[in-house]
Amino acid sequence: MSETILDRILNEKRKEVRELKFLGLNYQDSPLKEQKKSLYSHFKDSDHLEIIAEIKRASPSKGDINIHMEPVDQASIYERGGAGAISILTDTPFFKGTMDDLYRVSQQISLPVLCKDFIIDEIQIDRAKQAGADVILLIAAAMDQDQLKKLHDYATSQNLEVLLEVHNEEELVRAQSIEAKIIGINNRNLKTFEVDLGTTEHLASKIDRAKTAIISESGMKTQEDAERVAKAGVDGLLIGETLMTSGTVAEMISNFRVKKGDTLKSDLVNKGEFTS
Ligand SMILES: O=C(O)c1ccccc1NCC(=O)[C@H](O)[C@H](O)COP(=O)(O)O
Repeated sequence: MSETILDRILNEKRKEVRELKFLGLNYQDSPLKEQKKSLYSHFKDSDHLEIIAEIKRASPSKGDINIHMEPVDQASIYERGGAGAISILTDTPFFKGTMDDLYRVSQQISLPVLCKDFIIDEIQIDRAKQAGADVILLIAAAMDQDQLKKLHDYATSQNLEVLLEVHNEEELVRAQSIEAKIIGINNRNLKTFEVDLGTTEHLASKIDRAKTAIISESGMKTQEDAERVAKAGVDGLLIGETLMTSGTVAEMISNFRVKKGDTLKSDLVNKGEFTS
């Protein structure tokens, strides 16, 4: 089988982890760091889709996206524009991000901050926490089930929330078996880079919405996209490229913050427009 982009990224991460264990961690825990509102509660309590707005300089699928942006400025624009959380891609070789981006943003922004990296070892969780993360990403496809559970439990024991990312039914079952509270459904196929919002529609229907916050990740371009996944029952969207290349971020965020599916449905019922 040929090597996928995820395989290539994970090979780099194994080297990074070895180096990190050799060199040790850089950041001191900030004693003044205030407890932020939990992403889970904020996204579940809202009657609109909430937005995780991403700082994304570049990506394997698109190359350079916006490499000259200043992360703290961009995160402030997101915060003022109504985002519910900030995601920072901290991987350097493939996304041109840094842990320092995360550290600086977390010092200045009061929204929960997600460390979006390819985490395979506890030391990366310690580093993310020290740099100011409130939430970490774990990707089911990046590891076996024992390791996924171990890292999930370790992160939650450190008072971090976990966004557990899945791409298919088999990964979703794994996420459910460790009782992940926040499940990210990635619409991007990491082998072909193709984006299909049908992935969210298919997998969201298999998740218990009462106890899970569901995030649809990747490929959001228009309000129609948001409405489509809202109908599938999601609580939030993770959006990178579209916001990184927009000159009207606040307007875009407001357009994406459509009503959640159940509210949309009751509006239509009230207007006598809901069928089936
Ligand atoms: O974005 C990529 O090309 C990519 C390739 C391989 C692994 C992960 C990748 N992206 C990480 C993400 O999950 C996205 O940055 C995030 O969902 C936002 O996506 P988008 O709104 O399409 O920029």
